[in-house]
Amino acid sequence: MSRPTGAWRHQPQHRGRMWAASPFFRRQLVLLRSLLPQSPPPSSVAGCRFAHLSSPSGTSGSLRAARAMAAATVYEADAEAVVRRITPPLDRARHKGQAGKIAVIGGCREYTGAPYFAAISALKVGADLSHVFCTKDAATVIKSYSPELIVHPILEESYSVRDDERASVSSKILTEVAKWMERFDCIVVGPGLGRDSFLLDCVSNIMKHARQANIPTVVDGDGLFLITNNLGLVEGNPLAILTPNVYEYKRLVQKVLNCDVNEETASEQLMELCHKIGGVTIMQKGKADVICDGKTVTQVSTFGSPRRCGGQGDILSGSVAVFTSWAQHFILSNEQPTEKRVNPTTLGCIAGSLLLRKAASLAFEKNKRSTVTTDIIEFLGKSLEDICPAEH
Ligand SMILES: NC(=O)C1=CN([C@@H]2O[C@H](COP(=O)(O)OP(=O)(O)OC[C@H]3O[C@@H](n4cnc5c(N)ncnc54)[C@H](OP(=O)(O)O)[C@@H]3O)[C@@H](O)[C@H]2O)[C@@H](O)CC1
Ligand SMILES: Nc1ncnc2c1ncn2[C@@H]1O[C@H](COP(=O)(O)OP(=O)(O)OP(=O)(O)O)[C@@H](O)[C@H]1O
Ligand SMILES: [Mg+2]
Repeated sequence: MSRPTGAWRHQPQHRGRMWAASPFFRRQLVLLRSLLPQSPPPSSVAGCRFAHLSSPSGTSGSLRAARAMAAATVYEADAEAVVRRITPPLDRARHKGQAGKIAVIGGCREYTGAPYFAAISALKVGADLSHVFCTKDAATVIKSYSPELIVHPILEESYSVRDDERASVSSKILTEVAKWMERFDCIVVGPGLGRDSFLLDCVSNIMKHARQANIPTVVDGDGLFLITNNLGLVEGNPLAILTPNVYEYKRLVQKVLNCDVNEETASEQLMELCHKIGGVTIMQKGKADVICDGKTVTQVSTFGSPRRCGGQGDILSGSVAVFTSWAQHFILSNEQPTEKRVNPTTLGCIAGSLLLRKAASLAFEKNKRSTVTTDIIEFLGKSLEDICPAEH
């Protein structure tokens, strides 16, 4: 699915006719306009709040102030419209792989649940193939959770590699992953990866390779630990998506901005963080998921569930990977002028956030206090179906 093959084209054109007369079409226009960096903020956008951005260096006077105001406005995304717009049709002519091939780089001795949650969520949202690249210890366990996943037991931790073998093992690991890399539409780095230094060195090489191959990369969990200490891995990469939780965000802010998280100036700080790292998209997870691509700040605050069981961020990272690949494909297939293109990473984050929240809400309705991550995954399908039915 890496290149637009035309499969997406039929549906948007068909939908275009349908949508022209529908309220969805108008909502969509508002949404797309609101996401465009050059658009003035529409004063009537529901749910938006203003915040004042500390001025980016290099600009001056009223222009700087105007840009700052526009940039720091937080829009509530029309997330359902985004999901509808970027989700590809279930076209009978399409072949396996066209709805997305995702890979999760994660899974070690301690953590097997996180990479499983991310990879299976990618499938449940609608990707055709989902791979996991993990350590040998984790591989059998992850395979046993699900026969749907393609599991590569190729990563190594320090304890299993002699010092004099490190260089050769590291290059072998990169060669193994590189064989597959071009086929992936998006990768997720970090769920359950662990923090072993040798393993993280190998994953750094994988990330560099993915970047050279222009593969969108969602960085989560221990992947965020890795990049926080090695910002060059994502600096200036517009296809990198960082999905920090409260604690991961705090570490990122401390490292990059050299200060503490400030709730009073939250959106300005997020924008500044994006600018300092340069080009990346950040989704700050929490009560609302706040998404910034350095140009706009958008949030999804649809209520999900009051249960905070571990693993919900992993569902999110797998879902964002699929939606980002769909958004990228949708945008490329629709031949919008480059300057009008909405960032696919932003759309992917908005859609992933909404779907997780809807699924969490349905799972909580059914399971109440006993809701766990597996229950939420079960509702990903219904949540998407409610927004964007398979048959229409
Ligand atoms: N089933 C599995 O296999 C799962 C595996 N997972 C994997 O685990 C790995 C590590 O991920 P992580 O999130 O535990 O690590 P990190 O962010 O360093 O937290 C470390 C400490 O920070 C704190 N803390 C955390 N969040 C906070 C908050 N919101 N607000 C305030 N404090 C907060 C908290 O400290 P405590 O409260 O315990 O003192 C926590 O102990 C990673 O690979 C991930 O993918 C998970 O995906 C879950 C499912
Ligand atoms: N305070 C909150 N109120 C409502 N929803 C929340 C809240 N915090 C997180 N969420 C929801 O849970 C999702 C995952 O965020 P969370 O902070 O749990 O990630 P995480 O710590 O990385 O998860 P994981 O346990 O998978 O590592 C968010 O996208 C959001 O939908
Ligand atoms: Mg996490």
